[in-house]
Amino acid sequence: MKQVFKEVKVAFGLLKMIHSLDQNIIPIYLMAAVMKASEPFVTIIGSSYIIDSLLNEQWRQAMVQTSVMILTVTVVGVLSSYLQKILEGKSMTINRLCNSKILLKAISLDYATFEDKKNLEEFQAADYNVSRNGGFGMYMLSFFNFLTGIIGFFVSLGVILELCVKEVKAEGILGIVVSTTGSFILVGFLIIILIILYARLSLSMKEKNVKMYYELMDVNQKTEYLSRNLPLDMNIAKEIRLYGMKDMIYSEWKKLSIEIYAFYQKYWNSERRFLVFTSMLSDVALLLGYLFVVVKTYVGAVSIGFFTKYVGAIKTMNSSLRATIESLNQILLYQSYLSFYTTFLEKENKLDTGSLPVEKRKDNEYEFEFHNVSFRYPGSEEETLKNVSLKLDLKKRFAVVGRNGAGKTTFVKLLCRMYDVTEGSITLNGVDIRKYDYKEYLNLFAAVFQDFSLFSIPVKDNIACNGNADETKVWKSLESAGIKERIDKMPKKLDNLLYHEMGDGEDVSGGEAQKIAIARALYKDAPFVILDEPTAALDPISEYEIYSRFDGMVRDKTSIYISHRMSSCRFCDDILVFDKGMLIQRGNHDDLIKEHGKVYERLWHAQAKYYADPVMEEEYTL
Ligand SMILES: Nc1ncnc2c1ncn2[C@@H]1O[C@H](COP(=O)(O)OP(=O)(O)OP(=O)(O)O)[C@@H](O)[C@H]1O
Repeated sequence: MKQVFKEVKVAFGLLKMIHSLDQNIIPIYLMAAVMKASEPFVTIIGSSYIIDSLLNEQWRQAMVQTSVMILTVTVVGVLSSYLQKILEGKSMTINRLCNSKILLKAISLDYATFEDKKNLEEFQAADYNVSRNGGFGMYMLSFFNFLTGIIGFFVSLGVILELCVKEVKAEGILGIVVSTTGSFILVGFLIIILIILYARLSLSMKEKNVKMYYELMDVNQKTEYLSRNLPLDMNIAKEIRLYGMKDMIYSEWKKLSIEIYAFYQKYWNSERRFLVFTSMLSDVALLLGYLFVVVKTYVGAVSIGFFTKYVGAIKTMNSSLRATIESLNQILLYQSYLSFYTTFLEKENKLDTGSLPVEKRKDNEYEFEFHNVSFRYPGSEEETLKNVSLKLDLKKRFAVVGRNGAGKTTFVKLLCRMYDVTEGSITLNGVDIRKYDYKEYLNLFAAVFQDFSLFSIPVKDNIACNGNADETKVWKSLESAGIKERIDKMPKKLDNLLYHEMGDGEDVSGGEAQKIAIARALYKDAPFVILDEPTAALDPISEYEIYSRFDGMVRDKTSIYISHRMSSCRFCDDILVFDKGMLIQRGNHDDLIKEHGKVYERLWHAQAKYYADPVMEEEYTL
């Protein structure tokens, strides 16, 4: 019973959501169901009157009745088809709107959400069930079939009950069968048996369906990766060809597709058994029903014309009952699929909880401080940052250096609140950053990470990121990043698409892409700028040019540079040296280089041979 309440609650929730997206859809479904359900009764009832008129040789009356019946059938049929066509379009719109909700949710969730495989699976299941597994369209169709079935069932039941009360005197067992009480008991018994059998069969099919869906989820995900993601990703395409991975990928795909086929084979076999069994059941029920009408006609309780009406009603009642129960199970099935969707939409952001506005300061007086900060990545056992305490003084140029995996990127990700600290706190002007409004807080930073992304959208939107680019400012940013000429040569210049996913765009090299990403950071004009080794693909001269231009442009801001080229960081006022997640040294180049045997000196000397040429060294020193 608790489960029934739960399912009814879920159904109300889903219908409420559908209603909020389109106020007309549920009333139209109701009208369409009434139309569709009444279609067979027009013929059943109409024919019974026509047959009786013909038997009584009332030709004129038969003609009128036939014309009325045909007209009614036509009107009901046309209306029914018209409404169903409207619903097809509306269902597509509902699916589209629901899809857009998933997209919006997915791109506004916390940065780290999809690092957790469970969240990723939930997203994929939500997306799959709305966009490819029938979604709300199929859910509503099941409701439509349920309504049509239930209306059909009750109307035919009414007709059959009318037959039950048609009583004539008869002897013996026949007398009991045709009596009102006998008829009620017989019909009631038949209906209850049918409900139980149809429900049991249909429920077991639904359970099999759900089980198969869950079992297939993992296999489907892997197949999707192999057949959709792999061939389209240009980076992966390179490796596949260079390392001759075609056969390995194909054999993996084949293994998975055989697994999927075996699943379906099992499902189809049980579906076939289900269909054969329910058809047989349905035929037996019809036979018993027809026998009942034959007996009633035989004893003279009904006319020959009305024999057809009751036979039709029995047939409709049987099929309506079957359709009602099957569609009810379909509703439950789609409800369980759509629960992925509702669960995903209910996901909450853990980072977006603060409400304090970030003070907008023209003087860029924003001061950050780390207080005993430790951090562990979700699902990771080890701490990536350990007990880091430091103050980032106003408007200074910081460099963060250290070996691979030292925790440099993690440090800036915590600063930008891509993650929250595990222990300790970070403050901005003395206030814990978790208290600030998240969007306002993010506006303080313009960062270019090692793994930055550009999108297959026009150049200007890649720079402005808001669909409302200030073109003069875009050109200026491109110029400062040293990529203006390249964009100027593109056929549509700022309107030129990048890459090809969204149309016929232009490819750019790794270094050019980095310059565009840097232009984006400059365009944002945020008080705090971070370059996390975005220049790795640039040649040293270009890196030098960009760093010097960048530095010139951000002098009134606080800036953080991460680079493995030690010379690129030499110009910074303050150098933070990380090792194994700890801040182990801090100071300017001249002081740090004097700390003999320590990490900074070792890193510097490891690269010093590259700067042996005094001209180069001078050139690299800003
Ligand atoms: N999302 C993540 N989940 C779990 N561990 C991570 C994640 N990102 C980074 N790490 C681990 O945290 C450690 C520090 O990584 P981080 O990227 O901060 O180092 P880094 O100093 O920037 O290194 P590099 O110079 O190679 O870029 C590494 O051991 C890395 O494997």
